[in-house]
Amino acid sequence: MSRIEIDGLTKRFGDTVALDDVSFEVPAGEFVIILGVSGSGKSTLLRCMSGLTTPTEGEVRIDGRPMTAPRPEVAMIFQQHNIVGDMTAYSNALSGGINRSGFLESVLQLQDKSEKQQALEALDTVGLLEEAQQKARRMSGGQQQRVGIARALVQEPNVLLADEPVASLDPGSAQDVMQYLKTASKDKGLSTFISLHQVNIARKFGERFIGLQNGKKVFDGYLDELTIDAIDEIYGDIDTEGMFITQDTDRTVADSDQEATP
Ligand SMILES: Nc1ncnc2c1ncn2[C@@H]1O[C@H](COP(=O)(O)OP(=O)(O)OP(=O)(O)O)[C@@H](O)[C@H]1O
Repeated sequence: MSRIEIDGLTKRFGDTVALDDVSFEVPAGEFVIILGVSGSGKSTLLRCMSGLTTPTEGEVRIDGRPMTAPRPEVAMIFQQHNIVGDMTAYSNALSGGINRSGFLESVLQLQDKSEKQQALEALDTVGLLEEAQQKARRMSGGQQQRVGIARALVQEPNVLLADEPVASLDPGSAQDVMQYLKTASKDKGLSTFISLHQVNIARKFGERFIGLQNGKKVFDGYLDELTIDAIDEIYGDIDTEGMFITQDTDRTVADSDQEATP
């Protein structure tokens, strides 16, 4: 588990201010959803947290250490899941340990038995043990994303970052992937940050929420504080009323003050 401090984070791309003086702190083990319209700065925030993007001002500290470059204890999952289609689910998962075992060992699968066991356990965590020998490209989008989660778990992170991991999935697969992410996160005590477009899914699975608008933090609170007004604040002019009740969630505005029950 890791404590995360975001301190005065600003990122400019030329004239574009992608993040504007964003600060917040997250104690170890929280499951945090980052909300905001397209272009509000969600990916940039996650990329700064992963060490992939250098902030213009401010810093990200994980367990007190500034993130100046990617570190093995911080794993990132992307929307396009970045797994290798010609490799099996097992080989993809095993490659998550490349930081420990080295590139050549990883390519030749010379990792020791415990690493191989870990890859199988990670596939089990995401419900894909029986598909371990299946080529990734033959799997559905949701299954491929779960392979991506397994690979991230094999990295043995303390912090898990996921940039719109369910954006390209149908609602059922999206909920499956979110459930596996939450279970893995809780089982392993990970501090987890997930950017999402779908407010309903966010409310169903999230504990804490950070809302961004034009690069500024406009919301920081827990589920009971994420009211329609708060959603309106984050999403501005977009009609957000329907985001609270749909077929794929049993939550409504009325139960927004209860604990998440994924
Ligand atoms: N590498 C880059 N070069 C130039 N501008 C960028 C770059 N990355 C992001 N931006 C700009 O920064 C702003 C924030 O982008 P970002 O991708 O962080 O938003 P987002 O909320 O993740 O959007 P989406 O939901 O569409 O992925 C946007 O105006 C975007 O065009």
